[in-house]
Amino acid sequence: MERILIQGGIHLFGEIAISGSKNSSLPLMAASLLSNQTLQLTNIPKLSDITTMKNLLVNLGTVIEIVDQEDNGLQLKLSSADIQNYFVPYEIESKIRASIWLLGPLLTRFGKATVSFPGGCEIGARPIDLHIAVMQALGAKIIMHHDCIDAHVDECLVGCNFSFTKVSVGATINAILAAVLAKGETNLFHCAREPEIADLCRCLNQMGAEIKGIGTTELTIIGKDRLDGTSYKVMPDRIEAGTYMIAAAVTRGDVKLLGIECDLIENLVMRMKAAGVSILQGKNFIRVKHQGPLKPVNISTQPHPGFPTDLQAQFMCLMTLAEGLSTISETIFENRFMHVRELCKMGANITIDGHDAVVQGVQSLVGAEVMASDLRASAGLVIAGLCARGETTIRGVHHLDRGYQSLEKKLSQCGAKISRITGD
Ligand SMILES: CC(=O)N[C@H]1[C@@H](OP(=O)(O)OP(=O)(O)OC[C@H]2O[C@@H](n3ccc(=O)[nH]c3=O)[C@H](O)[C@@H]2O)O[C@H](CO)[C@@H](O)[C@@H]1O
Ligand SMILES: C=C(OP(=O)(O)O)C(=O)O
Repeated sequence: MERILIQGGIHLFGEIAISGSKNSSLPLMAASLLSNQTLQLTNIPKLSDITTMKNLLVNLGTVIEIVDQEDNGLQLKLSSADIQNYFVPYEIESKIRASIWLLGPLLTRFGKATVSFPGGCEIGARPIDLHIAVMQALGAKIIMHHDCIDAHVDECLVGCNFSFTKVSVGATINAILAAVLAKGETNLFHCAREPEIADLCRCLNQMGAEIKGIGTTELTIIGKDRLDGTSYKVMPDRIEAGTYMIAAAVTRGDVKLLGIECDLIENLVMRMKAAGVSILQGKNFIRVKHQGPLKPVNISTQPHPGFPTDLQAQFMCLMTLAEGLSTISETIFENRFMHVRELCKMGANITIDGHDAVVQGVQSLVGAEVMASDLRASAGLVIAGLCARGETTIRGVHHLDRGYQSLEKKLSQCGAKISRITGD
């Protein structure tokens, strides 16, 4: 079993180039199913989730040409002119959450889809009722089996008015992917407005879609008969950037993150500044510099533009070393405190009370053997290992490969002593 070994206590100094966004790349890849022309995507991060999505699309009949552009990620040319299959198998689909985004495109372009239940991080029940409800509102007939969903359309999907009962990134994306080729106008209310959704909408509009209200909670989509191909560069990964920003602060370092600006992660920037971290914004970079003791700051995860749940574990690590008491509330996922037990093994003082984790800052963390339970919990443990005294071993590191391109290399370039060990 692979594990990551960190010799902690080293201040990080240097530069880190931010890769393309995982959560933007995945729906953009699914969008290739909407056209019989080629969609060229650049700045795709080299991650296991991307490989899984590639395998899902290839299984459907999408032809994918991949060019490795080294540190600039992957360039993908996806052609879905000749789809022969409308079935998304469980063995592949269960690996990622994003697989559910094949439902909307398959239904709207081909009128049928059989998809298994999606995987992803085990951070809560993660139902798909909203995905199903919006497809039904667009006219899809859906039969739920115990292991998969059968969906078909009599003629074509038809535009509708639909209001989400809960803010969902995934369901908003699926609705958009389906509505762009539906007949007539769709009005979506109470949408999620994460920047990755706006990125998808911009690419779709470049392909000939007509989406209005981008970046807001109300989207109007005028359905088109067909979409064309295009070439699109994926936005930077704000969660990767946020993770390294916190790593720089907690190790009392000075790190310049390249290829990202503060407007993408305003909420984190605000909280880190409140914690006493110096954050400077330049053209296409953010510089994070430790200055003095860390102050406690409360956060509550919320849909964008609130504090992102995908940075909760990492921010909690920062707070373990703050001078005082902070409360971290997780309101999006009911099981996203799995890093707490592991952080406590490293000397953190954290008590869970329902949706809240109460963190009493300590002087320092100490290295330990810990287990990564999901993607961002793993990132939190890496951060903890970097600032802890002594050696930390992290098991379950395959989670990290879902979301962090070249993690060890990027951190080593800033002086971290981090390596991956294979075998027992
Ligand atoms: C691949 C990807 O982009 N994943 C992101 C996406 O996940 P994902 O799209 O799964 O997250 P959602 O925004 O849909 O989930 C938000 C909440 O809504 C609930 N829900 C969702 C759908 C549904 O049909 N019914 C329902 O009740 C979920 O259980 C959760 O409690 O947004 C999350 C919230 O920002 C992020 O943490 C994930 O990194
Ligand atoms: C929860 C995440 O991903 P997924 O939705 O793919 O499980 C994440 O990126 O933190």
